[in-house]
Amino acid sequence: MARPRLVPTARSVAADVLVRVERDSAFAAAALDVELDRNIQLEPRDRALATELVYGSLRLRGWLEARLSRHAPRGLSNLPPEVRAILVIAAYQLLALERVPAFAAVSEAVSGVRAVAGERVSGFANAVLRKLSKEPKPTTDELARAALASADPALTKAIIESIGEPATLALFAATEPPPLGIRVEDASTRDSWLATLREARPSASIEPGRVSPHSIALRGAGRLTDLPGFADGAWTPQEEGSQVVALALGAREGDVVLDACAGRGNKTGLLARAVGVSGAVDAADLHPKKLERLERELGRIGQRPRSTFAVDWASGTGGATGPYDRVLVDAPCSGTGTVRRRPELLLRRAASDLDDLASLQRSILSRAATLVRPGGRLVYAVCSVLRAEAEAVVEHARQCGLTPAPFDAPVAAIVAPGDATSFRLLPSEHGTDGYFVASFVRT
Ligand SMILES: C[S@@+](CC[C@H](N)C(=O)[O-])C[C@H]1O[C@@H](n2cnc3c(N)ncnc32)[C@H](O)[C@@H]1O
Repeated sequence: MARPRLVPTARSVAADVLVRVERDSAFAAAALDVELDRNIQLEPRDRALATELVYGSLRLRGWLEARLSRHAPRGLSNLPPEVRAILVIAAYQLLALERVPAFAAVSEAVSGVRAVAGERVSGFANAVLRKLSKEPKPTTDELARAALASADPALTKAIIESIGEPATLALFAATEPPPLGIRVEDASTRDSWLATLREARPSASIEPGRVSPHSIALRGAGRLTDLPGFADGAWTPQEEGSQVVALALGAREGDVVLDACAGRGNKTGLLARAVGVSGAVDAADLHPKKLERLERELGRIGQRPRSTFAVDWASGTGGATGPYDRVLVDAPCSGTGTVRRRPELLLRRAASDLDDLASLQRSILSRAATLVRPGGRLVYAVCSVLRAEAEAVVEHARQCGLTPAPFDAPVAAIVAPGDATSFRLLPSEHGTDGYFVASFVRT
């Protein structure tokens, strides 16, 4: 007999995203966008629930599976990914959400399992979830520790050693998905964009960022690219911490600047604006396709790079010759500072990745340093909170003719006051993703 097809709901959308994250190694945020776009009939309330279920259950996935396994004598690993995803989503509702009645979570999960795996497996799901629903809910503190317990223990230990336990708990245990960020191209127009966006989405939370003068943080505003101003190039989606990194380079009118790991140009746009028509920005990256995207993206906001270079910094400097007044090295890293936005990282990253990353970061830094003019500035940044990718790389910089130097950018007054030559951004302190940023001059 054909199995019944169920009408998509917040829970089924969330389960589909978890399957794509596990089976296709998809990024959760991108997979969620695709699923929400495919299911435009979902009400805003259901879209918000789907988002919460995806972020929350990925953050706690290892722990949720361990709790489910206590009632599944043969474990969960033999079950199809679709069934495991449905069980994890249901377990998250039972253990971590107050407002969802247990019977609703269990009965929808059981119907979902029946539709994908048949009557026998749905009976098993029913038995497991009913037992789980009788267990006491963990406290907020226990839930925060459950997020830590879901990641590779060696990685968790390294993060705690880097930023301390309270900041680690705050990083892992964000109870709601972070806001979406936009960068208003002309910071002097931010107030008027705040008013325009609030008028367009009266029920959303739309607030100025805390550190970057370009930043606006939005919650519940729907898809950013549908909002007024995007199509005209008045603003660009960009998380606030990422803006701060670009601002920390201190690029000014007339400077010749290299964005050494420019990717799709998130930071290049800010740099191009800062140097103006009398300066120039070059952009380099390993992937030519990203550089093509960068050119299109900068075109949308009325900017363009002087040159782009496809460079593998691990083996040379490619076509980039310099000298540059300022170089931004926004290095590839573990991404541990972004777990609140990319909770799937906790399932994928292991402490064993760190040695390879640290060695890549050192080679990128030493090659990029050769392109800075004497007396010029290099800013090194990672969206990581780990010392191995931060302070340890700074030590190496001294061997590359780079001397730590206080930032000369206005934003430093907020994030690196006094003579600080490096700073960390943390969700708990700045409301941004986690970053490490260090400033040097070429000696
Ligand atoms: C942290 S991302 C920075 C992206 C960009 N700056 C942004 O703000 O979105 C690091 C970038 O380094 C690039 N990359 C990785 N390995 C590289 C290598 N060996 N040489 C050059 N670029 C590399 C990646 O393609 C990626 O775009």
